[in-house]
Amino acid sequence: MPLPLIKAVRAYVVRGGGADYHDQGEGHWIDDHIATPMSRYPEYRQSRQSFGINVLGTLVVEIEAVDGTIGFAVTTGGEPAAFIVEKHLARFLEGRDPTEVEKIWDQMYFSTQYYGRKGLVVNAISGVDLALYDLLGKLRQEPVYALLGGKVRDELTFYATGARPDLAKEMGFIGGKMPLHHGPAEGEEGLRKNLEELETMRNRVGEDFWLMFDCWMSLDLNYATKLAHKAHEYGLKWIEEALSPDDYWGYRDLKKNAPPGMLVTTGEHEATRWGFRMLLEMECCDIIQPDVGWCGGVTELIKIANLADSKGVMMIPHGSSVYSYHFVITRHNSPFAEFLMMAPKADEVVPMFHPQLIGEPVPVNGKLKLGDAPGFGVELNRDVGLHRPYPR
Ligand SMILES: C[C@H](O)[C@H](O)[C@@H](O)[C@@H](O)C(=O)O
Ligand SMILES: [Mg+2]
Repeated sequence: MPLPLIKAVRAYVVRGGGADYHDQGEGHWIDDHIATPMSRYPEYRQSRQSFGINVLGTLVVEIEAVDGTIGFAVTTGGEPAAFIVEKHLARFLEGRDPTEVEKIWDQMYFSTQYYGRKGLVVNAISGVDLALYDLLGKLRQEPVYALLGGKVRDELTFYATGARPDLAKEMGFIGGKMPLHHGPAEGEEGLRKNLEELETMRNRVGEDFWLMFDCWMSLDLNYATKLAHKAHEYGLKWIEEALSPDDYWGYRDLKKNAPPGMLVTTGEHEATRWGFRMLLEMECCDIIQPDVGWCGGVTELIKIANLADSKGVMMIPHGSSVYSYHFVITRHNSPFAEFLMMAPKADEVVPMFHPQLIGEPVPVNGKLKLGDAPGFGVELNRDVGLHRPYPR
């Protein structure tokens, strides 16, 4: 029984949290003096919003079939991504069979390769691909994880990212990933403060709870190596995204020089099978962390995850709510998942993409059982102020 054809693709933008989860109000832990590549400029050190981390906003992609069924997804991209969806990508979907996921992806990628390949364009492609999987699930009345081969475990297990790993332990998470607050520009004093924060948290959580640093591309190889070795004394489990995503050579050397037993991780700002092939073949990291809303969507993450699996490397997606949950639960080399603590003080579990997804599930005691609702199992909150900047 053929599925109804795709009738229309629409792209909206939304401000305020949601998929562009850095777009938060004042006083949020996620914008409190976190080290970044811009930290070398003192004026941009206190707040990432000051240099524009939230400039894009959320992209919402809707794909409507001729029978009225609508699939949707949210990711980071805002107006420029909406332009790409409406003016460029929509032509490869409208009037087409929604089961042609591979051909549609191939046409979206190679038609934009001359100006895309990574970043915003692949975010837009990812948003379309995720919406297409949501539509397929709704048309077939199956959850996305069933389209991907089914669950390999009954429930998801999470570590938490946020400023309070001590509270994350109390909430039942298996670990806490802390934002690194001081980069190389703050010298030895900054390094000492980073280690003091780690020591404080280690004393609060005890010996066995995982503690990680998320360095958000802010370090150089020398600083990262020094930090790794000093942090090893406090049992740091992994050092994440220490270097520029383009510095494959630096990651290769960091992994070689890291203390035995410490994991080097990266990938949330990498894209496509080709980018992750580089990370894997150059042996840059122990865990790859693609964001399914930024790396190319489900269609590309299948290829990326299989590459990692073939090399015995874990694929633990960057926190992307239901879009990563439905993937992780189908993969043996994704034994746990990330949950980003979006409460301003990281002191309670709130939906990661709040307020955009109705029915968005959250971990309870650090674990989550996915339901069997069709698609990604969520509905779009249409009260969030959807704006379609490029109507056709
Ligand atoms: C906490 C980090 O600075 C980022 O904000 C976070 O989104 C990302 O790096 C992560 O791994 O969750
Ligand atoms: Mg990260």
